[in-house]
Amino acid sequence: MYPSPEVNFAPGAQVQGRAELMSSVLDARIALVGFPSVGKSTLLSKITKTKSAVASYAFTTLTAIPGVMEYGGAEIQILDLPGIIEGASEGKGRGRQVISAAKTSDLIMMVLDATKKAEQRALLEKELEAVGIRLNRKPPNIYLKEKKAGGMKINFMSPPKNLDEKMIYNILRDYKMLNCEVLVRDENCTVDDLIDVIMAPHRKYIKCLYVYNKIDCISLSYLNTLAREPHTVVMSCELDLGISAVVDRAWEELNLLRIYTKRKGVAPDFSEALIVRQNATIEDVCDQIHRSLKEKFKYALVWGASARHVPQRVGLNHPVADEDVVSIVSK
Ligand SMILES: Nc1nc2c(ncn2[C@@H]2O[C@H](COP(=O)(O)OP(=O)(O)OP(=O)(O)O)[C@@H](O)[C@H]2O)c(=O)[nH]1
Ligand SMILES: [K+]
Ligand SMILES: [Mg+2]
Repeated sequence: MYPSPEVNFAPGAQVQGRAELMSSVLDARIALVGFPSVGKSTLLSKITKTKSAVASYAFTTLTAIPGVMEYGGAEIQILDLPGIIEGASEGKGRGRQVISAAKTSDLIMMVLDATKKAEQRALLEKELEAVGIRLNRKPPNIYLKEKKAGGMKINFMSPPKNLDEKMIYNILRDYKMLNCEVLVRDENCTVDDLIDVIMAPHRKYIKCLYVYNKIDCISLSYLNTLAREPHTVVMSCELDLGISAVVDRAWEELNLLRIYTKRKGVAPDFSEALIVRQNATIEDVCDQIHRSLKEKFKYALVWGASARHVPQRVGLNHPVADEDVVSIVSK
């Protein structure tokens, strides 16, 4: 789905948006984000065939270096990004462009130096938050619809703990949403949640895997503490330790499904998988095969985890599961 762009961070250079990057052959994109010299480029060189310069000084990497990681028949782009620093979201060290490139990814691998202070993680998260990235979170459970007229209609499922009607009214007015319908569905919603919903086109909800590198330099007890944190993996690129576990975990987080196709009377083709996203249906599988296949679609036969019995005869809206075998029968 993505070509491999050499994203240029020279002053004035434009970072391509996701839309422009779609349409090629890769199935997903992972961005390596972190402070300088945490080992992002070292990791890229380990998990792809691309070599990105590695050195002990900060800002060795100055442009986004794309590599391709092959996994279970899928091709995943790994984007090695320049290191970012505190204040990056305000433009320090061209950080805004770097973070914006991360915004186009399906998964952020936040590479952290296990020998550095624990605060580094929160500092980085703050920089990503500031450009509208929300890590490991779902969009707030607030329904908001703009109207042409009729003023504001504010409703709650149950009384919110952190919001009241007056606050909501004031915020909507500040954002010039004078005619709209609001339904707060979750009592724990905050002012920030409401603003995220108002700003929805500028918010990006991305999964994040925290990758602590350089565990060769820390104590075993601290390593155990780090490894127990949620969404966290630990590794040492230097000692080649834990790299394959990092890759496995990244694959799991991407939640991509491998679908094998089968022609009538022929054994399934396990040499090439179609890669679709989580919650994909037979319709998405058809679209991956050919744009107009849907129009000729009669039914599909499915073998695998998504089938109640094998083969199960299903329609376009049947949700598929990882490693299903699908046979499309057309009119
Ligand atoms: N001790 C130790 N050093 C490592 C490890 N991985 C990488 N390094 C060293 O850390 C330094 C920085 O590595 P890079 O891969 O250049 O780091 P980077 O994050 O790409 O840095 P920038 O591009 O400057 O942001 C190099 O000297 C690496 O050899 C590791 O697991 N353990
Ligand atoms: K470096
Ligand atoms: Mg680098």
